Amino acid sequence: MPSPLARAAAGALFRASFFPACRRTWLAHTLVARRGYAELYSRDKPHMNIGTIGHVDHGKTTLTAAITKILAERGGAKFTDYAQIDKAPEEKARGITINSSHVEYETDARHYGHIDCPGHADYIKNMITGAAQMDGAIIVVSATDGQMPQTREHLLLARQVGIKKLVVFINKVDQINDPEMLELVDMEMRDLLSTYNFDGEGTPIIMGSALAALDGRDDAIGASKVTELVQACDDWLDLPERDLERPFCMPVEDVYSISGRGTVATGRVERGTALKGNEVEIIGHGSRIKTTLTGIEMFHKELDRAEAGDNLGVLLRGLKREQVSRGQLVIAPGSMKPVQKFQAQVYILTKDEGGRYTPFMSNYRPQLFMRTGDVTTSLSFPEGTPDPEEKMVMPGDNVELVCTLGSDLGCEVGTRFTLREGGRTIGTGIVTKILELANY
Ligand SMILES: Nc1nc2c(ncn2[C@@H]2O[C@H](COP(=O)(O)OP(=O)(O)OP(=O)(O)O)[C@@H](O)[C@H]2O)c(=O)[nH]1
Ligand SMILES: [Mg+2]
Repeated sequence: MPSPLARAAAGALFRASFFPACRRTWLAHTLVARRGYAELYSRDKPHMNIGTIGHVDHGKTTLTAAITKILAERGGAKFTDYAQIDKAPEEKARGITINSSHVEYETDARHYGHIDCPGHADYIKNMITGAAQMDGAIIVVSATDGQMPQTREHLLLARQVGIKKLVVFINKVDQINDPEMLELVDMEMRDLLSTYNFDGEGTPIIMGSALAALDGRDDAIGASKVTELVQACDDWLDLPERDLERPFCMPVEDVYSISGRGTVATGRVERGTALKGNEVEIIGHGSRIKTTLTGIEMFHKELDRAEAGDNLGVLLRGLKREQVSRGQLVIAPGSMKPVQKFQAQVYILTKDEGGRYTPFMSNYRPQLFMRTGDVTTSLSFPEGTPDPEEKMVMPGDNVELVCTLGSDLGCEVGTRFTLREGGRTIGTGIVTKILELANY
């Protein structure tokens, strides 16, 4: 055992000879540590929004609680118990009150935002309004009931709002003794998935008991199945397309004329990137003009590149101020078309949500707001609707409607909009089918 003095001397020698290297290592460690800390907040893992959908009482909330419990044990979540999820905090989302509960958790690969709603009506509204904006979903089916009407309705809506892939959790298997029964539910679900244009063959179907996982019993159908489910989400559900990679689109908010330079359109880039010198197209409100981005400016500084999320001004070659207006889109040429008429899935707000008190009929004309634009629209029922002249839409309804626009707007399947009348929002929808392009 060396004496303390000898140890101190050795330590001093060590520090003297290695100090620069140690210091470098220390610095490197500190940076790594700092970066690690910062990464925690900047969410270095790819983020994805998912949620539990499915028929009433099939176990969506129990499963949500179970996922946070199992991942909390791995350090990837804060356990959120059933009561906390189901207490349905009222949230103001896009001016519409939505009852929903968001939880978050992490796997090794991803960070998930997860939405669970307290009731069927809230799911419908959430999916249409985009308050949830799910990129993928877990559909929960009770093994005791098999698929039920809301299983089908949620699948259809999931498809319509653009969810491409799902993972199935067949729940409550603790109540089933007959393995053939489970096989049947599995087969039925694969058929149903295919009916709604999901991949019936490839979709992972996990069978377990959310309640067992939550109660910490029967590992074989409990915790281990929830772990399998989360792994299936990581493996099967695709990350949302990065906005930077899609074609450039900037909705015009304002237009200025700058003497000696030309016309500048301002707005927030919704998606994609564009370089100074790129050709762009301006569409909507009766025009479709090709031009060149001769300048890009943000906070009075020149940029070479505009990116999704940027709030900026673009200088447009050879255009007069009158040729550009709010509501038009500056896009990568040909990436979107000006539309005159489309079909949409629309949710009509109830009077408690600030919507109408009374029903409306075909040819009702509210104002339609889409991105920065607003135009009048006439609403009618899709072709094939029986007795369209007699049909009424009630506040609280979820309906397919045809919107004929007073002036064309650039849009595509999946674009969201709201309907307003006399200064209040009366409905919200998502484009499901383009019926007629602008005639120019
Ligand atoms: N036996 C058994 N019961 C379960 C299981 N999972 C959930 N339950 C029970 O089923 C009932 C409904 O569960 P919830 O999680 O509230 O169902 P939900 O789908 O969220 O229901 P809504 O939000 O009303 O549509 C509760 O009584 C749960 O305890 C399970 O794996 N096995
Ligand atoms: Mg629930």
